[in-house]
Amino acid sequence: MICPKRLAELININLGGLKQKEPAWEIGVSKIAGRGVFATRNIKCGEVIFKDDPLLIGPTLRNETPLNTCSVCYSLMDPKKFLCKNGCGLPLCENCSRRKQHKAECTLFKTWEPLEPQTPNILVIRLITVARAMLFNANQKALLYAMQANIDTTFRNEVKNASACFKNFPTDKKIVEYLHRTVAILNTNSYEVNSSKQSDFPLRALYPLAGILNHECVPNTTYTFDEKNYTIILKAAKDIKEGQEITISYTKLLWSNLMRQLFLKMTKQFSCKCQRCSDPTEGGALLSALYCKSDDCQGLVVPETTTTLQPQWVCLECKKKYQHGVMSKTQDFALGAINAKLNGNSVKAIIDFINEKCPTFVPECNHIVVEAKYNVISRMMKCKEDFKFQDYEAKKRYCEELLGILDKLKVGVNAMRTYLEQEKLR
Ligand SMILES: C[S@@+](CC[C@H](N)C(=O)[O-])C[C@H]1O[C@@H](n2cnc3c(N)ncnc32)[C@H](O)[C@@H]1O
Repeated sequence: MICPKRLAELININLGGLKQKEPAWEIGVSKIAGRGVFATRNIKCGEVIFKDDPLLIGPTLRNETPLNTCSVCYSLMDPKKFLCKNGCGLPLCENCSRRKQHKAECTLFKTWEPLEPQTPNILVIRLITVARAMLFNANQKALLYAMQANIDTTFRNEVKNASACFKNFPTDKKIVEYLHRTVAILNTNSYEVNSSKQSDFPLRALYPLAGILNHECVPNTTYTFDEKNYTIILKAAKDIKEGQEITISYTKLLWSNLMRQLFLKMTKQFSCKCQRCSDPTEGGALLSALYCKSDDCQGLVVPETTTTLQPQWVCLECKKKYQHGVMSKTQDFALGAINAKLNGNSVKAIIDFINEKCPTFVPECNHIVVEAKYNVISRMMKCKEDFKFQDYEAKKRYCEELLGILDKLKVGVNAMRTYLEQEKLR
């Protein structure tokens, strides 16, 4: 692994105009893992710590995302005719057809000879994010290689599967290895950002400096993205002392202990051992809690420990123990029932379900209910339903409940808190 000093030099080149005269951060060796970012002075809550531009950005493309999205500006296009006329197989809007970026990418893909350039192919279009690294200069390549690359059993599939869609895909070992490593680096470090032209079109973005931040389930920072050029803006969510490691959360803050552990293990290949993870009640937020199954007990059951992904559960009231399999069935039932309601129903119907039906099978502090409430808050802003006074009252109550959870978790002043405080008053 490249040392912190060399990594900082490469990052500074990439920062360009965003480089600060006296940065409040430096890169060092972390007690959490590998390298990390540290405060060079006391940082006040709310201060911008740094801004960072993506080294690499491009479509994530899951099965449900629309393929008729321009590969350069990510705007939605006519669903009938949207592929580049020059036969590279990439979706392209009229405006971007003259851009230098596309010309270079079009030439690259055409030398690889897509087998069916006039048929939209998710594997070909998804490959553009990785292929962009082929067009890097020497400093950019060195910076890319300085980033951590987690190796698992699947990271080679993306390039391998896409390569079968071209007649003349590179076979040179060095090039193929470079592409595979780029996928591993993206999997390890990238952030998900929504296209500013289409809110449900996710992009994967690799930020060299923000990519060095290690994870804590209660991080000391919060981040937002500048919609114009996808610059990430990192702010302190609490006061940070000189020398302290600066951290972010790789998971959603409202996920339960087990849910976060599962996600971190599967996507980032580590088990978190932070303070929140070792407290089964998560500061009293009880995001994992399910009802005790004993007839005469009204207690809540939580996983005893999350160092294992299949923990024993215990009732906080009667102390009865449960095998993980028993509680995970209850949890899966709640997840299935609530997700089914969230899909395709009106917001009003969801509010009724949360208020009346959910308490009969899952405690209101459980993270699935909490996330459903968050979903209602954000949907009410966007949809055109005719809401009544009691619907707005429910939304206000949900905002207050969620703010109470953020207090218990002691997450400080983050983007979610600011959003909920605004929505509470709307
Ligand atoms: C985005 S990188 C973070 C920067 C990395 N430490 C480096 O030296 O480049 C993510 C990787 O760092 C490690 N990591 C981050 N936070 C961690 C934590 N809380 N516990 C254990 N490993 C962690 C894991 O290997 C994870 O896959």
